Amino acid sequence: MTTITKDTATAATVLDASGVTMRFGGLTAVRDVNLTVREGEIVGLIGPNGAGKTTFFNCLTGLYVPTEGQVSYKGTVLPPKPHLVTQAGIARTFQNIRLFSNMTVLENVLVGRHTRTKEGLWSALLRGPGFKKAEAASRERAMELLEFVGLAPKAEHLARNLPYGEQRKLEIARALASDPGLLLLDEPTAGMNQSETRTTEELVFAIRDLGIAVLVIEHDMKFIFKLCDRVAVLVQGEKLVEGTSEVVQNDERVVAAYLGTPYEGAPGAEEAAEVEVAEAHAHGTAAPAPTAVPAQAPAPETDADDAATDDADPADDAGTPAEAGSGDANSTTEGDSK
Ligand SMILES: Nc1ncnc2c1ncn2[C@@H]1O[C@H](COP(=O)(O)OP(=O)(O)OP(=O)(O)O)[C@@H](O)[C@H]1O
Repeated sequence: MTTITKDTATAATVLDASGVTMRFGGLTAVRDVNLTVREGEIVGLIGPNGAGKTTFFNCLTGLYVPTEGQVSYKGTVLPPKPHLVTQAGIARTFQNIRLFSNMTVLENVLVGRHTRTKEGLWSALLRGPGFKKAEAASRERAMELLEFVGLAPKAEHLARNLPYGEQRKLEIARALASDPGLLLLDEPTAGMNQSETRTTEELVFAIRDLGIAVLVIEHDMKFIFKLCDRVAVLVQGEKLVEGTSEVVQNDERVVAAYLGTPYEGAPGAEEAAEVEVAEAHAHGTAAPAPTAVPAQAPAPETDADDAATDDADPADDAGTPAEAGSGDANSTTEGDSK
């Protein structure tokens, strides 16, 4: 798979989020955030736990109605309804995997396809020639996507029997089934081992090479800095810095607010570790181990109980199953908006 970085500076804007603010009662989870994603770009969104990254994603995909600001896709303001956002061309995956666990791998992808099929209820019930043709085309496309993510041999397996890393791939295949122009990935490598993370990296580059722009939230800095053309940093709901991987990882404010110690393999990380060890020896103390885990942001001191979650029913999100906890025995996942 290719890993070329294209010149995207002059490419057309796919996503334009402007002045997005999201308040939950007294808590401002996202404050006046502007972000664009251009054609052919992979953009990263990073920040400490609770910085507002997922809330921002939820505003982009219509799961939340932003308190202020607006989101446009290819020049058109998006209605704050998940299924309309999917129809417009934005697909997403969730931090907590959401699959229909008792359906097959293929069926899960077919579910993601429904926004692109025109056949209605009567057609489905009567199973006429139009329906059969559309069904065959959908299956063909779903198999292509399974081939693309490497899951074709497991098309008839139940989703719940897939190993964790493959469930994440299946989520991506299902998102791609809606033929998006922009894919939002919320922590795609969470819980993955190194080899699964590398495979996901390759997959994201391949998705970009198909002409699909990608916006990705991730805590794995090595993954983000290798993958992204541009990275935006959220801290306590506000965008602190935005720039290339190099600019962001060298920005003092980002290092102070988020990165803490350099991540493993970062430029200068080895030298920094040596300095730390030397200093520790000089002071007669043991050096703390460098960490790839970002520092925790201080929790905002506000009451989120009366959160404004109008229109925030995740089950309303097109192509995503109802959630565990709401009585759906089919779902593998937890019941939140992550
Ligand atoms: N539905 C909600 N109601 C009330 N508060 C919420 C809601 N969703 C998120 N929050 C709060 O908004 C803030 C931002 O949370 P969010 O989940 O967006 O952060 P995050 O950057 O995605 O964190 P993480 O990296 O841990 O996933 C947190 O303080 C969180 O508790």
